[in-house]
Amino acid sequence: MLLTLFESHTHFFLSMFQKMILTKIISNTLSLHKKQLIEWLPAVRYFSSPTNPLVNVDVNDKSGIAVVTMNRKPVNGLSLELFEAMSKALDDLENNRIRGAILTSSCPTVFSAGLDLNELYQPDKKRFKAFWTTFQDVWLKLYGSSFPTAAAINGHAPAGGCFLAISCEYRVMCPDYKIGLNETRLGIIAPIFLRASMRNTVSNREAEKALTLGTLYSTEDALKIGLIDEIAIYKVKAIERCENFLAQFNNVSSIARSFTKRSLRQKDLEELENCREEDFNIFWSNLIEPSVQKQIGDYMQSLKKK
Ligand SMILES: CCCCC/C=C\CCC/C=C/CC(=O)SCCNC(=O)CCNC(=O)[C@H](O)C(C)(C)COP(=O)(O)OP(=O)(O)OC[C@H]1O[C@@H](n2cnc3c(N)ncnc32)[C@H](O)[C@@H]1OP(=O)(O)O
Repeated sequence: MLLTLFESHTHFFLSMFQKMILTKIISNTLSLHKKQLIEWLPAVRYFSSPTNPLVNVDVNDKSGIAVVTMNRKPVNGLSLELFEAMSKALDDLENNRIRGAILTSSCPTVFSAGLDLNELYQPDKKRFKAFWTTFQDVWLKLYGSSFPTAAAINGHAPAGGCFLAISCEYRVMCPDYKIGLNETRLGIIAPIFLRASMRNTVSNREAEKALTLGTLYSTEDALKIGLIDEIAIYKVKAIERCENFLAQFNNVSSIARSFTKRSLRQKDLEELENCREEDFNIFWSNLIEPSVQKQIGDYMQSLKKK
């Protein structure tokens, strides 16, 4: 009660001085450690992110919601540089304690085409290690964010594209696109963190079927199995629906919400934290298998021939 009142009345106007006093009062009242409490204080300062051409962050000063737009033409292939930009953007959002984030794309018909196949084909080990580690970082930060997240899926979202969307808490997708985890069709084994996000979204049975078959679902079928939560006719509407989802948290204590989210996702996050190196090694040895390399090479050719 005290916290809810505190949050709703101080969201925009709390000065640093007031914040210090209130921190003292509340930490005494709730017997919380001061550092612990500051972590969960509502945002008092909104920001526009320094321009990064690959990821644009636009924070609405009124709602405190950030729209994070991936901007790597033509299809938002997830390269090392795009992951680095996303990782930095997620740090900025966390440090500025925004109210929520919506992930979307500037490509008109593609949310993200998944991992950039150029990173997977004939890879250099040092670069791939940096790529994979940054990919892990992005997942840990997105899946484990203290703020609520939603994805406005305004185009196709195969493989890594679907993976980013299911790392968020809510998904709104535009009609007539495809979404799913088609890794097995490329001879790729789903990593631990992919399985965790999928199991957290659809039933275990659907996750098993979807991952082993490598199915790409239409928007309508994705809704039926719960891979997405809503359909919206176009991008602006999808963002609006995501905003509505995030706005529901205005009436919920952000401390209670964050701790609850964290406790539900903690096991999955720890599972990766505890085996990051092993996760890399497994994927590296799978990736450099000549048969996997051939499959990826042929697949890249088939995409170019279209
Ligand atoms: C063992 C190690 C790895 C283990 C990883 C395992 C799991 C990790 C968790 C998630 C990871 C998943 C792995 C992946 O993400 S692999 C990537 C899989 N992606 C796909 O299968 C999608 C491929 N692309 C498409 O199906 C289509 O491009 C589309 C997204 C439906 C869009 O179609 P369209 O609008 O018609 O565009 P084009 O097909 O003409 O493409 C334009 C342009 O972009 C190139 N391109 C497309 N996708 C990729 C890509 N993923 N990476 C790099 N480049 C891509 C395509 O070749 C065209 O290039 P040109 O203009 O030069 O012809």
